[in-house]
Amino acid sequence: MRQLSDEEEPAVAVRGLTARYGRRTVLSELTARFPRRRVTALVGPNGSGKSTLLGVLAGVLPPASGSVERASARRPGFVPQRGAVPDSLPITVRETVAMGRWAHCGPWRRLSKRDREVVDGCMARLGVLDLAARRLDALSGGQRQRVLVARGLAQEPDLLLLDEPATGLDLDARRRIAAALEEAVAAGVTVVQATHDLDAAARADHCLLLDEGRLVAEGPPAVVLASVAPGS
Ligand SMILES: Nc1ncnc2c1ncn2[C@@H]1O[C@H](COP(=O)(O)OP(=O)(O)OP(=O)(O)O)[C@@H](O)[C@H]1O
Repeated sequence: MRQLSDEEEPAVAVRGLTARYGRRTVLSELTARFPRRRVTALVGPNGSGKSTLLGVLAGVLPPASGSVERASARRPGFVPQRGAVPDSLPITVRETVAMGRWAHCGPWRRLSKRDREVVDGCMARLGVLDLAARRLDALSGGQRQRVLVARGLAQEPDLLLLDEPATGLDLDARRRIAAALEEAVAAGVTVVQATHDLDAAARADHCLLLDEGRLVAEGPPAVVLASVAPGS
């Protein structure tokens, strides 16, 4: 963990961000920054707006007002909550991870040798290479989650957004994901992850605590998490 200086330009800054589903406001006037090449943990109770914030950062949910400023124009990688992906997709693990390369391929989505190397490397890092030919719907929930993280990494984004990547996973899977994210950060990626795992949040470099769509604390995890009630 590194102390952040105020001068460091963030990878993303949101100012006065408000987001709505229909007429329901779920993020209110949020102003926060996401330090470049660091891990930011989003914590807060169920329904506090963590996934919504990731959706706005991913560009899939337009803000109702306020701004999202990014240092780069590259498409962020987004690893959705496991439950947000249909269980019955008739595609293999390798095909799923290869989808992460689509933005790098031409219109026919032909994978180059390097694309295939990246796909295999990401599967190996997440420990799912031996499952490459298996169908996604024939995997356990934890295996599927690793595949989704591998797909996000295969995209080689400079901003990787993850929605509760380790929820419900065993120790080995959690360690692999943590190690893969550390490697990604060391290679220059900015990581933002929503999590209920306070140990994972404590290992982050920066932490945002949300409650009912509002930012209630932002800063070093040790300081922010001190104000979190157990079980939230
Ligand atoms: N598609 C949607 N349409 C309407 N309301 C939604 C939608 N998605 C989320 N919400 C509502 O927005 C609020 C914030 O939800 P969000 O999923 O962002 O919270 P969260 O902090 O990620 O929760 P959790 O910890 O349970 O994943 C909740 O009140 C939720 O009911």
